[in-house]
Amino acid sequence: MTKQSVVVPEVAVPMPHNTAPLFPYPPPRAASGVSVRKKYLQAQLDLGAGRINGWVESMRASSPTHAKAAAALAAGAVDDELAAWMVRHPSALSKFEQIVAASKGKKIVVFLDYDGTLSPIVDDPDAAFMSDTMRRAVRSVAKQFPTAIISGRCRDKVFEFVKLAELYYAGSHGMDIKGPAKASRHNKAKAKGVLFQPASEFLPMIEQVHDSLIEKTKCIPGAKVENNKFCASVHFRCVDEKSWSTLADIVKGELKEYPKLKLTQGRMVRQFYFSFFVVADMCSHQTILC
Ligand SMILES: O=P(O)(O)OC[C@H]1O[C@H](O[C@H]2O[C@H](CO)[C@@H](O)[C@H](O)[C@H]2O)[C@H](O)[C@@H](O)[C@@H]1O
Repeated sequence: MTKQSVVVPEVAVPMPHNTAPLFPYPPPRAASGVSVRKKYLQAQLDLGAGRINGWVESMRASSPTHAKAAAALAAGAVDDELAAWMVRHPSALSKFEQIVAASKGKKIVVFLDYDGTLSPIVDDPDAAFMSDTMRRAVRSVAKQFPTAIISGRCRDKVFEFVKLAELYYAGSHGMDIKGPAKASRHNKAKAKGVLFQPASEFLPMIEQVHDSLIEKTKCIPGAKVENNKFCASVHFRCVDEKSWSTLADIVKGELKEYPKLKLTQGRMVRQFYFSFFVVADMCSHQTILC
């Protein structure tokens, strides 16, 4: 372990093509034949000037507004990396019988992502509403299995969207976890809404970062800073590509001021954000500096 903040790659999960979407967003595909992941990994090792270029390159490669990506989307092109990913992660629907057979005698727990999975991706993060059809689907899943939603968003916000008290919610990239507020057959004894917030001591620091980022990004049209309670996210979906390096500079500067914080970058076609957060040791509640 080194005492340095790093950019942690988000596990970006492109939706397989062969599932019937419950919302009208095209399944994300990698931007071109170039491996976005390789470029991204190259970009994360330090925070020097070259790295800013790496970040911007990664932002650009993941953008559907980028000409190449738009062309790839229009042509339905799938690059090698995505094709390989899809072989490793086939649609659960196409493997349903195998899943049923493999789950015999085992306890199943369902973990769901929110943005881009239960809700459509939209420009305004506050307007990523979930459909009633999707809510009904999640409710029926939760009747059968303990079900959790894991998100980079603030937990309260996810609950506001989902409104199902029988679920587990993990917000702020797992820094804020709450058990179901409503009893169900999976959690009769523990329906007290058990709370797990290992990074509480860092709330004032995250608040400061959030406020400072709002101030510093004011000059960049389209930039949006979201308060996700135990993390702060900078959205660049609506920022003109010409301003991305300025924005990446701001993010880099902020990270230098707060070395205890980690940075993750939402990648692939559907995600456009940087998130500042604390990584906590789940056992000792101490901060880990990787
Ligand atoms: O872990 P998730 O539940 O997938 O959350 C990841 C981020 O999702 C949200 O941002 C993404 O969706 C927005 C609404 O569709 C979109 O405008 C943005 O460009 C996407 O990156 C959320 O706002 C972030 O805080 C989450 O970290």
